[in-house]
Amino acid sequence: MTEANRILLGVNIDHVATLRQARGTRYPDPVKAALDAEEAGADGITVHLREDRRHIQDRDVRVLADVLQTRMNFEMGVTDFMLGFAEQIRPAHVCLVPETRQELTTEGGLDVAGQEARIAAAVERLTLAGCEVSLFIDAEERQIEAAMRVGAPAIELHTGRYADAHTAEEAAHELSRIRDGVICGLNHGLIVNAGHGLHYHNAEAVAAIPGINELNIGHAIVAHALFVGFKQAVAEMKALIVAAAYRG
Ligand SMILES: CC(=O)[C@@H](O)[C@H](O)COP(=O)(O)O
Ligand SMILES: NCC(=O)COP(=O)(O)O
Repeated sequence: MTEANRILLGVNIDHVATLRQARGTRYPDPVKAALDAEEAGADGITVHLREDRRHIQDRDVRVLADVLQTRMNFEMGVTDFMLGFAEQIRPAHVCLVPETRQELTTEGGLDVAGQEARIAAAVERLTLAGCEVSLFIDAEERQIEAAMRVGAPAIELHTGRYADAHTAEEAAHELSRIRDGVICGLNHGLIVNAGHGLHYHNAEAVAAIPGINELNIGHAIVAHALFVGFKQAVAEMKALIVAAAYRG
């Protein structure tokens, strides 16, 4: 396999923690899920420490920082608290995401173009802490250009609209927006990742887009793991996206 068709899988373990928080128990443990995911071929582990702490907790992040063999992709809103927390933990990757308490899930990308100075300051702080920063944005040229201007080396294109498409035409349209976004990001020298709402039936088309570095996938893997176990769920997703990237 050449560099050109290589693709990485970041496994998001948030919803292992969702199940634990539903009952306030000690199980299931997202840390165990992370270690199993790594054994099954995950290239990295993604966690989103939400302001409302609905799933991942501060302690999970601290323990993961000590035990991960791969690398952590720490998703966070752009707040002073989170910036300070990331500076303590120093994850390999930090992905800045938009966040509201009321949302069911992350609804759309970060408006980098609308708040360049604020995002640039956050990118600078995190870069000084040794983190590689990515920005979770919609596949829009003006957001991609703004991401480059604020000094982020990477972007993650929000695939939620593609995942939520109601018709094949809509899905094809959203996929072509993502494809254009990848080209635009690469032309601006950015590392381009993608994720949100990807599952075992829609991830291949995204993985097949040339130049995508990594897909971050969580909810579908956690759901499938209920029936086949966490390691198998991760291994199946990894095999699926690697084969799709190879076929191109
Ligand atoms: C930013 C992103 O896409 C994921 O981290 C996602 O937000 C995690 O799941 P929830 O949105 O359900 O918390
Ligand atoms: N950034 C996207 C992510 O980490 C996983 O999102 P999902 O697969 O849980 O929708």
